[in-house]
Amino acid sequence: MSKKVLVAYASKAGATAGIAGAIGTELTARGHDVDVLDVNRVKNVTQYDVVILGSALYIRRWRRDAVRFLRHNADALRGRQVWLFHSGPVGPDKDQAQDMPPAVRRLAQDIGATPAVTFAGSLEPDTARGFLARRLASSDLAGDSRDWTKIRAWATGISTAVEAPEHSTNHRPATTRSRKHATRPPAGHFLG
Ligand SMILES: Cc1cc2nc3c(=O)[nH]c(=O)nc-3n(C[C@H](O)[C@H](O)[C@H](O)COP(=O)(O)O)c2cc1C
Repeated sequence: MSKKVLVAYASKAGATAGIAGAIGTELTARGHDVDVLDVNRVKNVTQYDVVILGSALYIRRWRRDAVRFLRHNADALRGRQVWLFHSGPVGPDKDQAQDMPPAVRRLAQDIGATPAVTFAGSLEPDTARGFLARRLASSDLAGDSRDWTKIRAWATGISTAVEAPEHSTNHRPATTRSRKHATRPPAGHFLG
C-alpha cells in the first residue's frame, strides 16, 4: 500500500542531498508519495507515514540542522516509521561503517529508531567549502564513493518493510541492518 514518505537531508556540499534524491526516486518508482526536502524546509512531519532522515558526517558529527530536526520533532517521530542514514566515508575508508554520534544515538533511541546505516560519501574539489575540505579534496580521499546500488537497495528494503501488513514501527530492512554497537573506526583522515 502506498505511503506518504518524507526524505529529509542535511548536506553541506551536496553529496547527502544526492543520496536523498536517489532514495526518493526509488520510493516514488515503487508507488509511494514522496517529498525530498532539505531538513530546514520541512514544515510538518505529521502528514507523513514514513520519515527518512540523512545527514552528512563532519568530524564524526551530524549536521546541526539534522540533530535539531530529530530533537524538535521527537514526539511526532515516536509514532512514525523512521529510518536514518549518514553519509561520510570516502577514499580507502569508504566501506567503513561509522558510529552514530552520541547525541544522535540518544535521540534515535528516544524515538525508537534503529541505528543509522552508513553510506559512502563524496568529496570533490569543485564543491568543497572551507580550507580543510579543499585540502582533503585534493588528497587521496577525493572522489565520489557513493554506492548507488547499495542506496537503491536500502530504499527498496524500506518500501517492502512499510508495505508489509505486519509492519510495526521503526524496523530497518534486514539486509541493511547495521551493527548496533559498531566498532569505532580507527582515528583517521578526519581527525588527523
Ligand atoms: C572537513 C571534513 C570532515 C569530514 N569528517 C568526516 C567524518 O568524521 N566521518 C566521515 O565518515 N566523513 C567525513 N567527511 C566526509 C564527508 O562526510 C563526505 O564528503 C560527505 O559525503 C559530505 O556530504 P555533503 O556533500 O552532503 O556535505 C568529512 C569531510 C570534510 C571535508
